[in-house]
Amino acid sequence: MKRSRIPFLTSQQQTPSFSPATFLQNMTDNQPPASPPATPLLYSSDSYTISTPSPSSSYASLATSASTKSLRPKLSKSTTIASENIQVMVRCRPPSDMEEQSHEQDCWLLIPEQGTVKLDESNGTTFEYDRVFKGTDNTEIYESGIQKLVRSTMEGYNGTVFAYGQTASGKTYTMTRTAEEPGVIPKAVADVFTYIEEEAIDREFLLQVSYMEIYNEKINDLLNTGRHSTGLSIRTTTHGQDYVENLSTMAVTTPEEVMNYIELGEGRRHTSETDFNKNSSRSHTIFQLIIESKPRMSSLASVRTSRLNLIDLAGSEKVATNTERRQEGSFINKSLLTLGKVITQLNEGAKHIPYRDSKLTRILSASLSGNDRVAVICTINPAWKSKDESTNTLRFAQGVKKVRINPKITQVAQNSRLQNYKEQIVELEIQMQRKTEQEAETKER
Ligand SMILES: Nc1ncnc2c1ncn2[C@@H]1O[C@H](COP(=O)(O)OP(=O)(O)OP(=O)(O)O)[C@@H](O)[C@H]1O
Repeated sequence: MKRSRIPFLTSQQQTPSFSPATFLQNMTDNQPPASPPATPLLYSSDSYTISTPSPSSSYASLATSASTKSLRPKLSKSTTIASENIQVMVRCRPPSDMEEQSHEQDCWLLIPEQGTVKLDESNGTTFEYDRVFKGTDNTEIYESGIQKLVRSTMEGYNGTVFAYGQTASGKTYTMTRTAEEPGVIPKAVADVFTYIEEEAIDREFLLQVSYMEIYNEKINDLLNTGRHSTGLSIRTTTHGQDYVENLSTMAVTTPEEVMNYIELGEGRRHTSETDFNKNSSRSHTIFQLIIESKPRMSSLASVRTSRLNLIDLAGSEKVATNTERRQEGSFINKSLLTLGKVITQLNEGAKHIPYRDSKLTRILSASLSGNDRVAVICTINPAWKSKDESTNTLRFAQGVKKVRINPKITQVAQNSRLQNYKEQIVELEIQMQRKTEQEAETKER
């Protein structure tokens, strides 16, 4: 078995060459991604040795084993803070070349200072949100609307960010990487590592990622192409928490590694040219960062565990001409309709919320009904011809804004992944020590 020493993620030791500016710059320079590591790593504190799995172990099976139910943390106690609203932002993208050529006036009047959007004509309804944005700048959106949420996930709160809007309104542009303008996901990844390096002086971290899509109402693992990578099921733990069975989770130690996994997943996501968008997302994707941390100096202290969900929804759309696109569109529209119903019923205080009516709402149920901090970016098109769809998006955004949530920090007493990994590492160290002693004895004889 091959061994190397790799530090556990702490502020002093983590990736010495990491700089968020260079990391994002490298992405914008369009560098080809390095391949993801052949095997996920178990990493450790200074006193432990890291072990890479044996060459015969397959990437897929290791990935799957990391997500087995036995490694699920036992919840022990949680700290609640006052309830708050979901943060809602609206973004209107600039007109496309085609829209420019048709010399249409912009349909919407956005006033960022007031957080309002209204039809650019007299007597239109005025919609009000936490923030509204125009233009191409993803940094502004990240820094003013998302960064605080991302940083609070490093402190133990669960966080969810999702982009919602009709097809070709700019959800993927806002959430994922583009060569010119890195979106919320790469910015969040860079920020997580900056936080560990600069602010989490007394804590050590274990980070893992998963990436899935919901395509035609089936859940596919985007980081694993093995036998259990498509048509995954949602199960419920004895604590009543839903989880995706057999979804792989990968341990990560650098932002580049995370981005390599994202790149891998994006390559596997279903996208196609449609009547409305040259590169339309045909599935909802959920990228998850699982964060465990504990005070550096104490092995007995409670472990904090939290997750950050970054979600790029597929866009609602009118009926497409191509049969396959039409079928995909009907699955997309149905799940978005269910999401709308869930939001309405949460606001009405309904006893039964129809989370189980779609995979998307079932996966989002923990975020919407529970203890996550949630931010939603609703994207609209500027054109008059999209006025009705944009109005629907603005109404959805108003509904979401009313939903109350109660963010909590969850502490895990024992049996966390972090603890399990450390125990495995100690066990391997002992075995290694014995083997070395035996070999030395044999040589002496
Ligand atoms: N804020 C923006 N600034 C400049 N261009 C943008 C912006 N938002 C979107 N675009 C461009 O508009 C087009 C559609 O955007 P994008 O693919 O992100 O939409 P989408 O909502 O994710 O669509 P779908 O639901 O079909 O996947 C792309 O060419 C994208 O580059």
